[in-house]
Amino acid sequence: MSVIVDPAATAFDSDWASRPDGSDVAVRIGDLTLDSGAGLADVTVTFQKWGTPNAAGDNIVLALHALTGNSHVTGPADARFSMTGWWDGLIGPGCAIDTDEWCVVAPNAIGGCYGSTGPGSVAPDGQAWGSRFPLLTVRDLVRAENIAFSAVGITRFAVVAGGSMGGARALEWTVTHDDKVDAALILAVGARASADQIGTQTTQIAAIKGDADWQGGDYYGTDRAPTTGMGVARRVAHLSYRSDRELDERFENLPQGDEDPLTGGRYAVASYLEYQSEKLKARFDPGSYVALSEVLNNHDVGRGRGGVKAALNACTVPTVVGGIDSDRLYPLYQQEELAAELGNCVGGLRVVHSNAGHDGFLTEKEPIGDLLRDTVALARDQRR
Ligand SMILES: CC(=O)SCCNC(=O)CCNC(=O)[C@H](O)C(C)(C)COP(=O)(O)OP(=O)(O)OC[C@H]1O[C@@H](n2cnc3c(N)ncnc32)[C@H](O)[C@@H]1OP(=O)(O)O
Ligand SMILES: N[C@@H](CCO)C(=O)O
Repeated sequence: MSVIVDPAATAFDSDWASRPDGSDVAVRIGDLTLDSGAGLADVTVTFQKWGTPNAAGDNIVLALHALTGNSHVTGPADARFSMTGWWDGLIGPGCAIDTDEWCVVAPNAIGGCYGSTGPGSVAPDGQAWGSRFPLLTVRDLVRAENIAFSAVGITRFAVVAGGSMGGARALEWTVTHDDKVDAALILAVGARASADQIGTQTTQIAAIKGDADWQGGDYYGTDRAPTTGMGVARRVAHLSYRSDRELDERFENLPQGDEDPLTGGRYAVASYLEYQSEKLKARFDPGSYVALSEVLNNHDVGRGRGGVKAALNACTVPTVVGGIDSDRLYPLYQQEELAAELGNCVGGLRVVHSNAGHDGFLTEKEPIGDLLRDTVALARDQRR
């Protein structure tokens, strides 16, 4: 436990804090006991960091990614991360989270495929976990992150922030570790998975598991992977990430270029979804898509806490709750419930007006920046 290794060099390095911005840190946390009662052996949690922790340790910001995201919160696409940072422009010197003042850490979720232990990782027996990878909950992700950060000396967060699955993680962090979080921004999520969310996520999982290349989840090391199924899953998911109005304004029932849908050509929206699915196939593991979709299905902040209301009411962390008015996956009523029931939602419900739907927590940089700034202000108040 608490061995800090450089993911590239696998060399011991206890001096992670002074590394350059964007550095990767990997923490081997040992065996993890899960909510299901099962265990996950020899777990690694990786994270990136920007800025430097101060002597008091009260300037750490925890940024939590969504389903297919990763630790690359800010900065251009590079060899390791094919995407621009998901909150690029919001984190950095002079940004909403000013890394001249704050130290941002962003962990890769366990279950994913960006460095922390996931279904494609090698288990202690030398084989990929594959079908043996256990069912995870949001709380399991947070448990792993808490152990990893404690191991590197981070025991308090000035701000915890995230949207979608990152919002679910931020909520669990806030409710579970009331004593460790000074302020939180919880975006585009609800207190528990809704029937609609479980419905779409299980449909996406079925698309992947229905792909003949799934091989019961043990496709690692073979020359086949269920990417076709994951492509279908991403198309379904991407529709839920955008709004009906936005899609129709952009694509109407137009054909793609000079293709003719009446003679086998594609509609423009179909081409767009195909493009989004191809992009995901190039960067994401279907096994992780299944594992993290199950995490979203299992999201319930009230589980084992006397229900959602009791769990939220008991939370004392000053919070800001954000929702996007065109989000059809996590509709505003879910953030209204969070804001009404969280014990100390001093920032209240902040509605982001956007046509982009759920993805607004990624695309609407200006209003999301305002929410981050307001959450930072709450953290400053806590210091005094
Ligand atoms: C918090 C997290 O960590 S989550 C991870 C975030 N990142 C991702 O999810 C990556 C996948 N991408 C997305 O989800 C979204 O693109 C976002 C949210 C990142 C950005 O949204 P937007 O800027 O609105 O981009 P949009 O969804 O419109 O996609 C634009 C792309 O579609 C392409 N496109 C547009 N119309 C068409 C069409 N008719 N046919 C084919 N492709 C099309 C564009 O060329 C553009 O390509 P590019 O991405 O290579 O530049
Ligand atoms: N675009 C986001 C949407 C889910 O919140 C993702 O892929 O993770």
